[in-house]
Amino acid sequence: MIPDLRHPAPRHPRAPRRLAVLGSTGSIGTQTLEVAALHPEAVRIVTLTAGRNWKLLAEQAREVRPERVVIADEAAHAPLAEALAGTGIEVLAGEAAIVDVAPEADLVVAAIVGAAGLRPTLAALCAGVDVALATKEALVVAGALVRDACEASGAHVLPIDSEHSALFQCLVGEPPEAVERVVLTASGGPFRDRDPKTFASITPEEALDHPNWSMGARITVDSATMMNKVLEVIEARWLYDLRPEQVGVVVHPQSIVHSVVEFVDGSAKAQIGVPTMKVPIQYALSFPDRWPAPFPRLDWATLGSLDFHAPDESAFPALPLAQEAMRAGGAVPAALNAADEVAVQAFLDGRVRFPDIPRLVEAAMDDARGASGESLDALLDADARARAFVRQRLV
Ligand SMILES: NC(=O)C1=CN([C@@H]2O[C@H](COP(=O)(O)OP(=O)(O)OC[C@H]3O[C@@H](n4cnc5c(N)ncnc54)[C@H](OP(=O)(O)O)[C@@H]3O)[C@@H](O)[C@H]2O)C=CC1
Ligand SMILES: CC(=O)[C@@H](O)[C@H](O)COP(=O)(O)O
Ligand SMILES: [Mn+2]
Repeated sequence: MIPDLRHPAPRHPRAPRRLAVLGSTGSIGTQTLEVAALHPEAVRIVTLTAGRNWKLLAEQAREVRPERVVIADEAAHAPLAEALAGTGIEVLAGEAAIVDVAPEADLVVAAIVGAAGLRPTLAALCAGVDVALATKEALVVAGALVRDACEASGAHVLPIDSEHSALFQCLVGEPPEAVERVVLTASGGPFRDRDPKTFASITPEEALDHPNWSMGARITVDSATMMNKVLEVIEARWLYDLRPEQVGVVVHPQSIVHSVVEFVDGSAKAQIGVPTMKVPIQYALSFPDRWPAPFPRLDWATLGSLDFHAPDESAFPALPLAQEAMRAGGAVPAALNAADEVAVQAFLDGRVRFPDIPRLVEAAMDDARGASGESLDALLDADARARAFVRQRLV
């Protein structure tokens, strides 16, 4: 799935790589455009896509001048086309159009939030196009299909998620059999030190206030429940072909150590840096090279101490769901993700309380046990069933 890290093939770009940015209006998407703007000799953006935010998409297109833009919301086609009239930029609409255009690039940055990002990611990989992957849900929902697509076409996945980029950077030059286990760091989110007895009164505003990262709403709430780490454990399992028990989690409140690889000889490597997604985004674009960039540096003299401690599964009952989902397999991880997407939105809409999120997800996982995860259709059925399951339980 990932490129050969023992002997990475050097890149000899004769022309800028043609980049498609799926989810360009989001947190990762906008930062990708900023990174790409630093390296016009290496990267040329040919496609931008968004969900509904046609105004920002139009603004980005006027700046970047891609060949095409696609908006998932078909009702937004007319105003987007009007905003870009006379530019020569092709304007398309609909989720199917995003899937169609995804492979029209040398490298796809997959930054659509949620299971909606799965089909375009698979389309690119099936066509042999490498994917720089922020959309962790693609691996959670359909890790085996993503792996099979890579094996069949020769395409690779380059991780953008900060923890997985950290592992990737630690693994360069290492033989796969030298890896004993990996440890994902977790900030612990905004409620790391809050009394769990008060979790039922947590407001959306509190949950959206992440201590270290500025991100989209879904992943920010997932960080607060620590469901983000559940998704990331499953993501790591697929990316690095690990057994469930080889993926651990440690709470590290400062988010400076982005993750750790432990080797069979007792040595360990960590990747360290200021918490900014621009570094992992750029590394996914530059691999196996590193490009100079003005991103913030650590000041070692004033850094102070870095803390680590075991996660508290009684306060954050989502955490054990990672091992449960991986061991259950089939459609259970797809149900986990879908149920969480609906439960997080319901929490943001004031329809369920914060502790209900992991409860609803666990119940939807139980409901999905035994369902097939063999095909994309089976997984999308499980996704739809889990969404309906949670919606039926909303007040
Ligand atoms: N933000 C971060 O720092 C990190 C994010 N990630 C992962 O990256 C992915 C993106 O996260 P983030 O950027 O925070 O999310 P955002 O919510 O900020 O952005 C999501 C993007 O997806 C688009 N989108 C939403 N729904 C659809 C749809 N149905 N069809 C097509 N496009 C859609 C949005 O368009 P619109 O603006 O129009 O709604 C937007 O461009 C997630 O999988 C997340 O887990 C991983 C690590 C860090
Ligand atoms: C930046 C990034 O990769 C996020 O996934 C981040 O890790 C979320 O923080 P938590 O560690 O709180 O989940
Ligand atoms: Mn992460």
